[in-house]
Amino acid sequence: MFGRFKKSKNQESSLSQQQLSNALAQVSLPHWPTPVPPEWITVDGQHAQLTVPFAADNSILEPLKQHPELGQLSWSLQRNIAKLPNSQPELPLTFGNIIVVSSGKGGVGKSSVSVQLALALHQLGANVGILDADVYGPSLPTMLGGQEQKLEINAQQKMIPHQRHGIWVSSLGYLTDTKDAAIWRGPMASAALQQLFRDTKWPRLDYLIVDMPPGTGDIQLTFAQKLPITGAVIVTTPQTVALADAEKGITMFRKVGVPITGLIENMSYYQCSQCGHRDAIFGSDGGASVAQREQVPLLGQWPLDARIRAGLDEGKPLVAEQPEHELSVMMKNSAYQLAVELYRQAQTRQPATR
Ligand SMILES: Nc1ncnc2c1ncn2[C@@H]1O[C@H](COP(=O)(O)OP(=O)(O)OP(=O)(O)O)[C@@H](O)[C@H]1O
Repeated sequence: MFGRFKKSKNQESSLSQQQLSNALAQVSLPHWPTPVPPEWITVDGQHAQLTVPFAADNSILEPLKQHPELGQLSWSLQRNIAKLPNSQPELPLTFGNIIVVSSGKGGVGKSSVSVQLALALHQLGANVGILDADVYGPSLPTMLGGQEQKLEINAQQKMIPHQRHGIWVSSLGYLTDTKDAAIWRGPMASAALQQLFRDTKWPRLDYLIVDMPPGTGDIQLTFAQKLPITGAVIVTTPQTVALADAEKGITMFRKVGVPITGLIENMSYYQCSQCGHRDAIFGSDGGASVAQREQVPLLGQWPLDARIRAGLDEGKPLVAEQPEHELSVMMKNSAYQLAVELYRQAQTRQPATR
């Protein structure tokens, strides 16, 4: 049965409910493992609507439009992004689904991936915030721009996040000089992080991306234990030295009951922006093999590409400036897979609420 099947007064649907039902059973959406759940479909005369509980763009409608019978209907997309259970059942998900982005090793591109995933989720129709928890070197103000603008504090002593390229951003880098933040250690850094998390006045969000400090030490552990986290994304390069640390990160999150939503292999290969030639300078498929060994979904293999770096250095990330660029489309595909996996994994744990 469909969620809603209405015969509009003026327009008869060309398909019967049975025909629609049979046709839907033959179609699968990208990265969604089973046929389209009927409750996601509403049919009104010749118009059909797909409502998904995760971030997605219109490209998700293609399999429905390509189907010989379903393609006779005119399709539109609606998102009703689900608020999913988290690692701390006693703490409410006040700020939306929280996705921590972590790397066992520094310099593998964790902040770059966090920024581009956040922007890509926004382009997939979600309301997104990003928290720079990298107290050792907050880089979000550089990557998203607006360093010169300090965060405002309201009468309730809450920080008002900046809005950059359509997403909400809070970072210590907007409060202090980056060099001051770098001397914070241990409990002081942990406390500062938790305060930044709690005392930012986030608007209603679908996803809050948290760019974690690199490593798997006490600060990361405390943070992972204290936050209501929906899922973790592990970032690694294919290099052997990074892989061992990526596995340590997976183990740390599993120990504290945080589900691993997926892994992104960054700097998978060098891609020349002039001739397109590819070179696997850090080795091939190391991240992919960790993902397979640990049974974690591989959400993408992103190239080392000067166009990615240049945009981040100027505070104008490629995915925001050129959303149709092939690299941006690749990053949006990873963000879509992330949103789907987050929802799918939560369904297998306990039912979602909206
Ligand atoms: N895929 C990529 N292509 C080109 N440059 C990249 C890519 N990923 C990251 N970089 C660049 O590499 C540098 C380090 O990236 P980033 O700051 O994201 O790493 P990090 O893992 O967050 O580092 P840290 O451990 O210091 O927090 C940045 O200058 C960034 O622009």
